[in-house]
Amino acid sequence: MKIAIVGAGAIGGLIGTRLAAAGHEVGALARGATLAALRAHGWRLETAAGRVTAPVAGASDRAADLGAQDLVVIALKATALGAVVPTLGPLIGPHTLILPAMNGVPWWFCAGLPGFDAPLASVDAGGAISAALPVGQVIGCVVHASASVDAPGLVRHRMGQGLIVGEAAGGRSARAQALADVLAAAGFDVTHSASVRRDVWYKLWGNMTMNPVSAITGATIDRVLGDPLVRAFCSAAMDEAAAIGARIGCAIDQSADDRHAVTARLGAFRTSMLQDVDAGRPIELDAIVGAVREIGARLGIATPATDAIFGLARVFAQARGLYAPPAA
Ligand SMILES: NC(=O)C1=CN([C@@H]2O[C@H](COP(=O)(O)OP(=O)(O)OC[C@H]3O[C@@H](n4cnc5c(N)ncnc54)[C@H](OP(=O)(O)O)[C@@H]3O)[C@@H](O)[C@H]2O)C=CC1
Ligand SMILES: CC(C)(CO)C(=O)C(=O)O
Repeated sequence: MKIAIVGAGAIGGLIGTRLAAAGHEVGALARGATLAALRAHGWRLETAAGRVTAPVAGASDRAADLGAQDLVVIALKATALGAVVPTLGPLIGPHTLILPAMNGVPWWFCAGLPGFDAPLASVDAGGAISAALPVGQVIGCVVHASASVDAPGLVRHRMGQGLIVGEAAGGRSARAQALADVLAAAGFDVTHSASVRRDVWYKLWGNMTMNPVSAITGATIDRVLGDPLVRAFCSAAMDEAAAIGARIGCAIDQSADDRHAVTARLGAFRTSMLQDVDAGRPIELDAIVGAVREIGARLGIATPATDAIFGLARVFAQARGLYAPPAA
């Protein structure tokens, strides 16, 4: 398969290296030091079993140099997507599959839902992302794996190999199964889901509280969950999101406490949003929290606890120059 990774950071590097090592022709749209490292060394991944390396099939900061692909994996931070999307045209042919390996509510999430004809302003203000990356070519994805960047172009796998993939519009398809098979052969634990939108919502259910609350407080999730007041506040926001999910085909059959018990197993874990704050990177606030509020507002569901989290995290991030509002 001819594959381009857009955003060759932690998750892009993890997926890119494994696919290239499995024999696929995997290129990268990258920039700066990451681009230079990929050109010099190819794909590199540190794993518990040792370093995995594989040749990169072209690395460039211009999509035209890479050309039309069978598969485009988008592994950018949500805050970067709006700026990159206008450059992606040359990668996308009529049969190109698009796999967004990102957290938060993706641009395709509300497509086809009654009352959601206009794109979400928190995710795709103006609709440029939906226009450039057509939902009919999207295979939705949830990443249940963790990775980090040791140095530009050198990625470290931390834990988990899980990927959930499925048709954005729901149901199963031969093309989603074929992609699931490709990812499984590259070493991932892959689930082909008939309702990937629901899987996205379930992952978001944890991220929408743990990530911003850890970012604001600077605390690891064991401390966040260990304080009964903060835990109850997080539960209230999650109850709001569960009520929204029930209205959009994303019902959650757990209580917030059930979910906290799963998250607590991670122990003294620094969430990805806290790590972004530590590194001085913009936080993915609109995709992870703002979109939940916006969907609730469109459905007429009040979200006071989610609003409070969003407002506090936004002020926190603005005060540090880490808030990037969605591109218009
Ligand atoms: N890391 C993890 O364990 C997990 C991450 N996720 C999600 O996956 C997504 C990706 O996260 P992660 O891999 O950690 O992020 P990283 O910051 O490690 O990677 C993002 C990459 O995108 C690149 N990039 C940004 N703008 C451009 C551009 N204009 N042109 C080319 N490349 C660009 C960055 O390059 P540069 O360094 O130059 O800015 C960086 O290499 C996020 O939504 C995250 O929440 C989900 C599960 C786990
Ligand atoms: C903390 C956790 C595991 C759940 O919110 C996470 O997914 C993240 O850090 O992004």
